[in-house]
Amino acid sequence: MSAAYVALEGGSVVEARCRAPGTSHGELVFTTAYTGYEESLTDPSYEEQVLTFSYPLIGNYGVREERFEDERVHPRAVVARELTDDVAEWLESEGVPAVDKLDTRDLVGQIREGGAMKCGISAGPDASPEKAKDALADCPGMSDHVDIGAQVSVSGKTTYEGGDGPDVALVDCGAKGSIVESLLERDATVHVLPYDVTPGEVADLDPDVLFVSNGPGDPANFEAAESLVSEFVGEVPLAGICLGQQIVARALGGTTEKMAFGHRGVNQPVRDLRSDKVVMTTQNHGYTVAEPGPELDVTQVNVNDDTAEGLESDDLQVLTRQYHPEANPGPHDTLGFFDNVVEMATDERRTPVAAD
Ligand SMILES: NC(=O)CC[C@H](N)C(=O)O
Repeated sequence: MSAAYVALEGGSVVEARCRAPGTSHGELVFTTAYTGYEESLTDPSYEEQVLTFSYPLIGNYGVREERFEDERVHPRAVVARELTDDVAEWLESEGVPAVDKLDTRDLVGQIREGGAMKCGISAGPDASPEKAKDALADCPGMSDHVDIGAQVSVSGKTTYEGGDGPDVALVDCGAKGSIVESLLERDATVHVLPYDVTPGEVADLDPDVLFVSNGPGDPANFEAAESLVSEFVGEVPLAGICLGQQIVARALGGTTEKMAFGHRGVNQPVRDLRSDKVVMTTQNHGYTVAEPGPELDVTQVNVNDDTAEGLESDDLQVLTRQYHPEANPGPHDTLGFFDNVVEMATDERRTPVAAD
């Protein structure tokens, strides 16, 4: 098998083994998840990132399409201690470079010390350290991807008919399939809408809840979704997951900031401040809500670093989570979030948009 090189910001080049050839670059991040690689690799939130698995063996239970969160692989490249042939072949067929047989423990240590960093990758028969360095030199910063929503969103409305549950307007900023499924399982009708959908198009649907999805990149680059939320706050209940929480907070006068290396894994502990219970959650984010703004309460926090994990307003009917209640294969401690969203959407207090 041929060689591969990973060039890191700071000048070092790490030698590896090529498992899927190609040249690539992106923001180098790591996940501590030991299961769920099919879901992570198809999660649109990893767009423009190079995903390193800290767990050493990736691919042990094969590759099954029914586990995918989206139609394609989203990270620009994949790094692991050891990838199975199944995963390597899948990534090669998707044109996504993959490398293994390098010291991922050391790499993760460097990301923890230096923060998420740019990297360049060169893998295959023609790979060289110079090509990896050239790819690194061409790598934009995450915030430079100003229209990243266009890379991951639907281009037009798609409606999934449900039962007698609420009508959800889901703003697709890179939505995972599991979010749509979790809503359909609760009899909701889900209108999946482009990331830059206009207020008029949303008003025409007269939804029971406006739900902003997860997605890649810097939340500051989702201006259309932010102003959409400011338009409807107080008129339609609002829900959000991950990027969705960040966009809702910004729209309500809050701020977001980049974290050093973020939270990515399946065992992030979250404390609910009202019940004082701790739940295990799946996470994948590099930004966080720094200030929630004057109208939202922080109702849940991360046990490790106190960052905001849940924002709520009873008066305005807002309910958001920074983690992923829908995440497969789990943990499923927080699936009740979707029941709460459905309850909020069917709350009698709401005035229908069309009546305003
Ligand atoms: N999973 C997500 O929605 C990620 C949100 C945002 N892109 C972040 O990295 O913080």
